[in-house]
Amino acid sequence: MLRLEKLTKTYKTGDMALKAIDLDVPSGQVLALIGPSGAGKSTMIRCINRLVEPTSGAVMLDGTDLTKLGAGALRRARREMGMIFQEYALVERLTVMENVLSGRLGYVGFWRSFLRKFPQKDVDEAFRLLDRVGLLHMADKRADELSGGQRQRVGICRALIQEPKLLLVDEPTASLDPKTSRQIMRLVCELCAERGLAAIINIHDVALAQMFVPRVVGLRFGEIVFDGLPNALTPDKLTEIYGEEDWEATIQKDEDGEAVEAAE
Ligand SMILES: Nc1ncnc2c1ncn2[C@@H]1O[C@H](COP(=O)(O)OP(=O)(O)OP(=O)(O)O)[C@@H](O)[C@H]1O
Repeated sequence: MLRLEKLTKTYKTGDMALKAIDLDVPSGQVLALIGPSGAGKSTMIRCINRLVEPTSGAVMLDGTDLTKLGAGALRRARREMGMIFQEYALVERLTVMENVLSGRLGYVGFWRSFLRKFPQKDVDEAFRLLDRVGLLHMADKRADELSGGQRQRVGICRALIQEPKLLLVDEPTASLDPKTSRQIMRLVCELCAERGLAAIINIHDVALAQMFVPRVVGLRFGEIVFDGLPNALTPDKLTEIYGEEDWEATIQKDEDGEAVEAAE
């Protein structure tokens, strides 16, 4: 469904953030993108929907090369890709419902969106999504009244109401406590499974990635140095990705502290 072909990004500063990345993501597959700070994870996610312009290579989404699209076609293609951000990117003074509905802005005409008059079916779907993530009772609250975990749930609803095929998720748990992080990762993965959505989740927490996803891709210096099952992430592989460190405390443990064999 998504194929990156020799995707390269060199910033104006000369930083080669991505070096000819090749990656295939089948329809409905959720994968975690891990790697040290500066490895190119955010750049890769943002090159896919062209929030960052790739320098060369192709981003094939269902056979269309997104790097070749003009503004109008890109706007339409972006509907297929929902994005979830670390800092939630909500409009603080708007309500939860309005924030969720803003995910439909790519579909409704200018005046409708200016007047925030959304079709009833969009409003119904927003209610359904809020119910699914446990926030129905918060629909009329302002975004700035919510906790971090609640904000991220709103961010998830806003991405899903777009009806995307692919979720691009950039450090969804980096601002959350460990328990909320786990709940959010579980929710994202469950929703992807329910809706047959593919996702690329940029995540710093290796144990959390191992707990929930069936495939992990490790980036280092803009190159893929690992692509495999979560339980294949041995200390040696982690050293290859991150450099020298004691990995025993990082590899996924279950509730009793036992190393876990495979992702759920
Ligand atoms: N706007 C920019 N201008 C110049 N260089 C940049 C820019 N954004 C990122 N870089 C550089 O590109 C490389 C990859 O950065 P990127 O943010 O993609 O890494 P990352 O793996 O997401 O890191 P982190 O985990 O810290 O967010 C780094 O060397 C970084 O300094």
